[in-house]
Amino acid sequence: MVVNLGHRFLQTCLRTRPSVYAACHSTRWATTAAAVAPETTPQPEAPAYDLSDKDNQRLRFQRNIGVSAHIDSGKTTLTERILYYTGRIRDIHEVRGRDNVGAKMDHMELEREKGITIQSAATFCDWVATMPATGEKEEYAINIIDTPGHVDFTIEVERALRVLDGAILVLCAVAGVQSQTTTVDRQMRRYNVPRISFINKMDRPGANPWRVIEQIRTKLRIPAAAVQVPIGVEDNLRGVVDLVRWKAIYNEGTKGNTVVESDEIPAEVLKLAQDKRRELLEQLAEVDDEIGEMLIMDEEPNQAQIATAIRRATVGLKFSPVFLGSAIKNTAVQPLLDGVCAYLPTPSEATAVAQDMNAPAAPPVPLIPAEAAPLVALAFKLEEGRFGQLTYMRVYQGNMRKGQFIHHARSGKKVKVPRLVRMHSNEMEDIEEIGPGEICAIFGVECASGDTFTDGSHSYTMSSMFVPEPVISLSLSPTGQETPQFSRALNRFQKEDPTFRVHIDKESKETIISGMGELHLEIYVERMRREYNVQCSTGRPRVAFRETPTMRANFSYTHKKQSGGAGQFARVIGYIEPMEYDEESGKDVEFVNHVMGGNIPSNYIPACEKGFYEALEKGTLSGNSVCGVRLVLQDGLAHAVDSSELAFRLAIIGAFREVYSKLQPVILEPVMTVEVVAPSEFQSAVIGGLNQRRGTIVDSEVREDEFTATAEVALNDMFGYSSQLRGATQGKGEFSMEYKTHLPVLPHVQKELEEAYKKTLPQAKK
Ligand SMILES: Nc1nc2c(ncn2[C@@H]2O[C@H](COP(=O)(O)OP(=O)(O)OP(=O)(O)O)[C@@H](O)[C@H]2O)c(=O)[nH]1
Repeated sequence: MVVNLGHRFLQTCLRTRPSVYAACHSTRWATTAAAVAPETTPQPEAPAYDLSDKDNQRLRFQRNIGVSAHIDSGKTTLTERILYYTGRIRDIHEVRGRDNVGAKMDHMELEREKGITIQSAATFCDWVATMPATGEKEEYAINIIDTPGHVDFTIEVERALRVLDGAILVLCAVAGVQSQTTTVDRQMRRYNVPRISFINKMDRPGANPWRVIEQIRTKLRIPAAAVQVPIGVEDNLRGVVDLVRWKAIYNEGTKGNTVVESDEIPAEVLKLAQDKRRELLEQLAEVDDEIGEMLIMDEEPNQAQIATAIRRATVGLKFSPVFLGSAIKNTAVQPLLDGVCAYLPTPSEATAVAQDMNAPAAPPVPLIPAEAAPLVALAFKLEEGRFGQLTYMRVYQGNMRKGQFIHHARSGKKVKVPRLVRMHSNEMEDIEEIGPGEICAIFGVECASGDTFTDGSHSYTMSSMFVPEPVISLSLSPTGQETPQFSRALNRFQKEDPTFRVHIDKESKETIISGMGELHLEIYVERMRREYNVQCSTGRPRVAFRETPTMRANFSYTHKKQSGGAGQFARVIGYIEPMEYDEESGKDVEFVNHVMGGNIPSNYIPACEKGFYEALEKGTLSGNSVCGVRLVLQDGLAHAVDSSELAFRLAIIGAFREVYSKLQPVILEPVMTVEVVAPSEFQSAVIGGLNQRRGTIVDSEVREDEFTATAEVALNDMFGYSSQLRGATQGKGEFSMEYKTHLPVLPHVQKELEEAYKKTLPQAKK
C-alpha cells in the first residue's frame, strides 16, 4: 500500500511535464509522506492543509542537500565544481591552491590556511538537469550545505543533516569506507536522510570503485549499486557510462565545462557496462517489488522504469545509487548533479514532524510545506557576523517575510524579522520573503541553535538535534589582563557550538574549556587571538574522565544546624543506583520522587532535585562529573520552622557524598576508534605503535600499496600520536579518530587518578 501510493506519485512526477503536472495535481502531502517514511515510523495523523498547485510546482524542483564524508574525501573540491558548473562562481579555486584564493565554501581565514573545513557553509544554485527517466531537461533550485569531515566539528554535520532532505555521501576511490564515513552514515540514519554516493578521486592510482561499493554494502549495510562505470582509469579517466540512459558521457574543455554525450559505448568498457547494468537491476530487485517482479518474469525494465525504481528506493531509504568521478580533474560532476535532481527527495517527500506543546502526549504532527500553512521554522545554526547574530533557518511550513513578527516557541517571545537573506558561503543576498522547504538566514534574533519559530497561531516545536558530550578539556587563561573580550568570545563560541563548553573549576578557579578533540579546542584558542585579539595560554589537554556507580546503596541522611540563629533541618531517605543510557530520553541520570504523604512538602522537591544535579558535578573519586546514576527519594522529614529549600538541597548533596563509596564507583575514560592510513611498508611500525598505546586492533585492510588499520585506543593514550606517526611513516601516514564510548580505566590508572585528585584537595594542601 505504502509503496504503491509513493510509486504512483513518483511516476506521475517523472512522466508528466512540469507545467502539466502543476495544472493537474494538487497532491495531499500526507499521501507522499506516507510513501517515503520509513516503515517503522508511526504515521502521524493527516494534516489539515493541502499543497496548492503553486506549492507543488515549487517543491518539485527544489532540493536541499548536504555534502558529507570522511576527512579529505574532496567535499569542498566537489562543491566548488558544483558552484562553478551551475554558474554560481566564475572560476574554480582549489583547497590549498597555488593562487592562494581558496575554495568558496572554506571562507574562514583559518580554513584556507589549514586546508580543512571547520564550519559548514550554505549556498544555493540552479541546475538544468538531464532527467534519466525521460532524457528531458528540467530546471532545479538546489540549496547545498558543505560540511566538515573532521570529527572534532561533528556538530556541524549533525545540524546540517537535521535540516536537509538528502545528501551526497562522498567516498575516496582508494580508501573507500573510512571511520568518519561510518559516523556520517550513522548521522544520516538518525535523521532519515536519503543519500546518493559519489566515489571521488577516480583519477588516483589504485582507484577501485567496485571494492568501495562492496564496502558500502557490507560496512554501511546499504544496498548499493553503480549507476555509472568509468571510461578509462586513473590518469586516463575520460568520463563515465550512464547505465540508466545507456550513454557515454565525457567532459571537455579545460575545466570540463562541456558535457558531451554519445550513444556509442566504448568497446573497452562495453562488457563491464553490461555486467554492471545487470548488477544494478539485481540490486534494485532486492529492494523494489516492481523491478523484482519484472526480473522474475524475465522482462527487461526500460529506462524510465529503472530511473523511477532508483528514485523510489533511494527516497524510501532502501538504496543508494553510486556515481563515480574525479572532482579535481573536473570529470563526471555534472551527471552527479543530474542524479541529485533525479533521485533525491523534494522537501514534500521528506518527513518532518513537530510536537504540539499543548498536547505533549499526542502523536507528532506532520509539517506540510504549504505556503498556506502557519509558519514553522527551525534555527539550526548561529553565527556572529559583521552585522550581528546571523541565524540560519529552515522553513518547514508557511512563509517568512521581512518585517514579520515571529514567535520563539520555547519562550513565547515575539520578535520582528529585521533582515532576511539567502547565504552564499560568506556572502548574502537580501530577500523579502522565503517559502516552505527553503533555507535562509535572519539577522538580530536572539535564540539558541535548535529553537523553533512560529507565527504564534499554534504551539508546535520541533525536536532539536543530537549533541555529543565533549571528550577533552584544557585550562585557558588570557596571557595579559583579563578583558571583557575574553568572556565575550567564550560566550559567543558556546552559543554557536553546543559541543564547546566552558566552566570555572570551583577549586582551582581556572577557566576550563571542553570539546570534541584537540583540534576543536585549538581552533577556538586561535579564533580568540584572531577575532578578539585575546592571546591565551593553555594547560595540558585533559581527557574528560567520568565517574559512575556500579552498585545500589540506600541512604538516610539528616542535615541539621539548629544551634543559634536561623536553623536548618532536612532529612532525606531513599536509594541511589546505576542507570543505563535511555535512548528515548537521551539521558543517563535521573531524579525520581517517590515521597508519599507529604513527609517532605512538595515545594522542597525541586530543591532536592537541584541538590542531586549539583552533587553529580563532581564525584569524590577524581573530581570528574558523575554519570549513569539514578536517585530515588522515598521519604524524609521536614521541620515546621527550620526546613528550607537550602536545607533540602544540602541534605541531598550530603546524602550523595556519604553514600558514594558504597556505590563502588569507577572512573570511566573515553575510548576512541582510531583509523590509520599509510603506505604498506610502514604497516608493522604503525601496528607496533598502536599496540604500545594499549590499542586493540579491530580491523585492517591491505590494498595495493597502502593499508588501513583500525584500532580502539583510550584517548588518554593518544596524546602525541600525530608526531609519533609522522616519525614512523616518514610523514606519509595519516590518522583520524572519533569517540566510541566511555569504559572503566584499568585499576592502576584509577588509583593514580584518585591519588592525583586527593593532592589537589584543600586538606591535602595544608
Ligand atoms: N586525486 C584527487 N584529489 C582530490 C580530488 N578531490 C579532492 N582532492 C584533493 O583532496 C584533498 C582534500 O580535498 P577537500 O576538498 O579539502 O576535502 P574535504 O573533504 O572538503 O576536506 P575536509 O572538509 O577538511 O574534511 C585536497 O588536496 C584536494 O585537492 C580528486 O578527485 N582526485
